[in-house]
Amino acid sequence: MSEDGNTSDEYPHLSRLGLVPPAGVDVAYEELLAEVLLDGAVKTDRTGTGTRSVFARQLRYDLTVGFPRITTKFVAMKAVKGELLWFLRGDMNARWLQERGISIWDEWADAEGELGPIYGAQWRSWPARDGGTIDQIAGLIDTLRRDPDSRRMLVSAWNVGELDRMALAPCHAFFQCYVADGHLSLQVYQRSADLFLGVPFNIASYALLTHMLAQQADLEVGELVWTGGDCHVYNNHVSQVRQQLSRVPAAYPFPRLRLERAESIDAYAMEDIDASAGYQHHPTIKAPVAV
Ligand SMILES: Nc1nc(=O)c2c([nH]1)NC[C@@H]1CN(c3ccc(C(=O)N[C@@H](CCC(=O)O)C(=O)O)cc3)CN21
Ligand SMILES: O=c1ccn([C@H]2C[C@H](O)[C@@H](COP(=O)(O)O)O2)c(=O)[nH]1
Repeated sequence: MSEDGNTSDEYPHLSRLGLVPPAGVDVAYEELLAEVLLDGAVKTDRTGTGTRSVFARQLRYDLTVGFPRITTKFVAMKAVKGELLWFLRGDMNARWLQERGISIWDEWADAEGELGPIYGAQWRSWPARDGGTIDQIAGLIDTLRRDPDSRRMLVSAWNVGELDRMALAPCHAFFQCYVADGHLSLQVYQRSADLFLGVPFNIASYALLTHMLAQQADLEVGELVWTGGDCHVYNNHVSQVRQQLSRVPAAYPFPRLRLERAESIDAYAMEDIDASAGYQHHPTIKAPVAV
């Protein structure tokens, strides 16, 4: 038992590495990194890089405690905010991101910046049979307001008929909302999870989305549940992961989120979002992205 009350059986893989985890924003994520390094199956992958991988794991974050921005490396919140606002715009072109100095989608865009009908397109304008389009986000907010007990509050980016036109098949394929006692929880299913580069982004992004949806529907936030399918560490990220695990997240508390209320889900701007309060973090760790 550590001073913080974590027992070694709660985090068995970190314990095998001789690491006694303090409670906080990083520990569950680090346990998953440790598990993949120690016990992950060796697998080839589409990019030719090679990975170690485990299947079907879950991370849970109580959003009432604070904002889940990983502290054992710097998480670039500007890119997280920009990407989420870009999805919410229904945008399919990387230009809007590039104009804001965000380059995380550049490798997948063509010469004109086009990415095909990825997340934004499916969230805001899923093609309907009658030739029209369906705005899943507007529909979700409407249901959150009118019928929060609904068990049908899902948003899917996994449009099977359009996968071949997307620059990359959706990784966070769909999410579900759940309201109880006035608190909004969200579970996202991520079929493929680049644990070192993608997942800290994805967790922060869906935490932010939960806050926005709650604000728009006059709810409090509840829990973020992240469910991963193929959870992998790329072979060329192993030394970075070892470095990250060697960093003690000390007694870092959860950072906090400031989110200025916007008139609608379409009206949020970069300046309305700030997750820097209480964000004590270790330095950036660079890693190549597998394309
Ligand atoms: N292999 C792979 N992993 C991913 O996480 C990923 C993809 N591909 N393809 C589509 C998007 C793009 N995403 C990315 C791409 C790059 C970074 C990245 O390089 N992050 C750096 C710094 C970024 C910055 O400062 O703007 C990091 O240190 O987190 C993160 C997420 C997430 N997705
Ligand atoms: O938001 C994202 C987007 C992508 N990823 C990762 C997961 C995989 O490493 C690649 C996608 O490759 P596939 O062969 O299509 O699975 O991108 C992520 O972690 N998060």
